[in-house]
Amino acid sequence: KEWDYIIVGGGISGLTLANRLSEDSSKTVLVLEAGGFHSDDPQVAIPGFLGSTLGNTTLDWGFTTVAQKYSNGTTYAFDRGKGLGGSSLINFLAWERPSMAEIDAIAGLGNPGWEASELFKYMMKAEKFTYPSQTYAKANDLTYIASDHGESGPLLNSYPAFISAAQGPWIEAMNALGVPHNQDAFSGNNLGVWMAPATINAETQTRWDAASAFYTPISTRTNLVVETDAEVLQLITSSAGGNVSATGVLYTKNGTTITANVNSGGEVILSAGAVKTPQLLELSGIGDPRILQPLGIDVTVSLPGVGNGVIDQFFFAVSYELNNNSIFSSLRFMLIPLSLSSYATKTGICTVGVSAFSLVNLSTILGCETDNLVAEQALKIDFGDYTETEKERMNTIIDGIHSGDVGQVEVLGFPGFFTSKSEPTDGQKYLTFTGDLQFPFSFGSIHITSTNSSVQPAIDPGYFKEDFDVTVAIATLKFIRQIATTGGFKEMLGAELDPGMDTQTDAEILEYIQTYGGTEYHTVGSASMLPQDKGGVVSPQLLVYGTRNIRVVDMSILPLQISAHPMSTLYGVSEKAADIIMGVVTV
Ligand SMILES: Cc1cc2nc3c(=O)[nH]c(=O)nc-3n(C[C@H](O)[C@H](O)[C@H](O)COP(=O)(O)OP(=O)(O)OC[C@H]3O[C@@H](n4cnc5c(N)ncnc54)[C@H](O)[C@@H]3O)c2cc1C
Repeated sequence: KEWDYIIVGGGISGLTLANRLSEDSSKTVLVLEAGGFHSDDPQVAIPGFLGSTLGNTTLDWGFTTVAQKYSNGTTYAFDRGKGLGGSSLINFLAWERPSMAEIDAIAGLGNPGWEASELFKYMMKAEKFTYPSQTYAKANDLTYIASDHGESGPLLNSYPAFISAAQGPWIEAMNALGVPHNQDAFSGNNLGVWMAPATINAETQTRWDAASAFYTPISTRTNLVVETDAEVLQLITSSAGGNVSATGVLYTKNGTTITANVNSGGEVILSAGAVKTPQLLELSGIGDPRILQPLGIDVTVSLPGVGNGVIDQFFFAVSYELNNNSIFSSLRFMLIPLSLSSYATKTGICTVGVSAFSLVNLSTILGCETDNLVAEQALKIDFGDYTETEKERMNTIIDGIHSGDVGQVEVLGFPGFFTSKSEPTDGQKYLTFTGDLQFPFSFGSIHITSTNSSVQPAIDPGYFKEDFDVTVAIATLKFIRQIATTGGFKEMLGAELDPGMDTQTDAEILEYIQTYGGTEYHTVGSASMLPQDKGGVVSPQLLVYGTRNIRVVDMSILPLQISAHPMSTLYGVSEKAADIIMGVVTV
């Protein structure tokens, strides 16, 4: 059998595409997903279990970074979801949107047609927001502007049914520190503080991942076949007239190697995520000859951008004891003994989500005038080391910082114990704040080191390569300490457990951040949508340069970070990609 579309990877992008492309019953769609189908797994479905599946190898690829040269030589865990639903099976359910200016900046790098005004429509197409009752909204500071939320898409989101009293002082405390309340961070500018929804089905109080939203409801379509436990090894290509075409892919299932072919007008779409997509391109001979040739791989398309320009947001956490142990809070991920009974009634901490959000601009974090300090910091970057394209990307970030409108750092409040330097004490309740660098200047690469597809590529995000990121990270931890002593938190919080108040100097703070922090799981840029002469891998049509019918649709294509947990952006990108592929829109 030959297919119209073969989609590699059944995660957020792969399943969104599979759903939309198979709406046309004359087109045949095959999805190949390396992991299994986990529709009945309570550890996935119950929101309060968030985080508990990290490192569980049936759901998590369990990647690690290479030792990070500029971060104390630390090797970091680099969890990524495996299974139908991809990383939406193991993620933290946070539902957010970036500011429009950030999407426009991506369009401005040479990607016409990708402006925010269009992409926001696609984000809304993907989602259906469940409005809270007025009483619940009032009690928990939930504000929203209805017209900025989707009302009929497959991806359900709602405010968690359980919002801990530990998050109560959030908005007031952040206001006191100069972070304004954002009425609705989905409206095009996400700067400020607000209570956020999560990808939870309000009726069933279950995680609404990409499989529940985009696959289960249409799984009986006869023109759509989804193979699980089917790992793609490489693309099969042929060359004619200077252009390379994919004729199909090679995959393994149950120990057998199988070929799946596309028909003459068909396409192969890579949606394997920011780590595995560049790996598959390189294993198929598409990439930088300096990476491929030493491994004995014939170069099918010379494309030096593959695997380069990787940007990863870095996150760390600071935990506090709660003075009042009757406040609901989780002990790291041990929610089950605490509250499984509450799940039956769809109440209590099993239905928790991360709600207390804020995006803070650089001047607030640094506590000084933006322009002077940014200029000073930016000048410290030795641009001599960078290519023109890299400089352009960095200058785009600097422009955003100067505008004062960009959330350089995200700070979250999590009702539980979420640090790893110390062990939590039984019976003691905690509140954790996280600091997340949204626009790091450091970037790196993801490249294969072996022709064996089961050997993970070398993941090198280049954490803290630029001193600017060091400055911002240290300032963020100090800012978090201010939150903990502001407004209602002053009474509510007791001792700082991690890192603890004996961590005081900048060097000690940095040591803590680098030892116990890590990926925020939002890696971009490993197959960037950029002009080819700027290191791009895909065109605005998401076609891999030099090929006729190979596209990439996943997190790899974003050439810049966004100040948001990326799910909603990625659902929107995938919705738009489907329309581009079907010829409904042209870019
Ligand atoms: C722990 C964690 C927490 C996160 N928290 C949040 C959050 O709260 N909010 C938010 O918005 N975002 C969050 N994210 C990020 C978000 O989930 C991801 O950015 C998003 O899922 C990426 O989508 P994708 O389609 O690029 O890849 P994925 O959704 O990861 O899908 C890729 C799929 O491809 C499959 N695959 C890979 N290689 C092959 C192969 N060779 N053959 C066949 N299949 C293959 C994988 O198994 C996987 O299913 C989090 C991510 C993680 C890992």
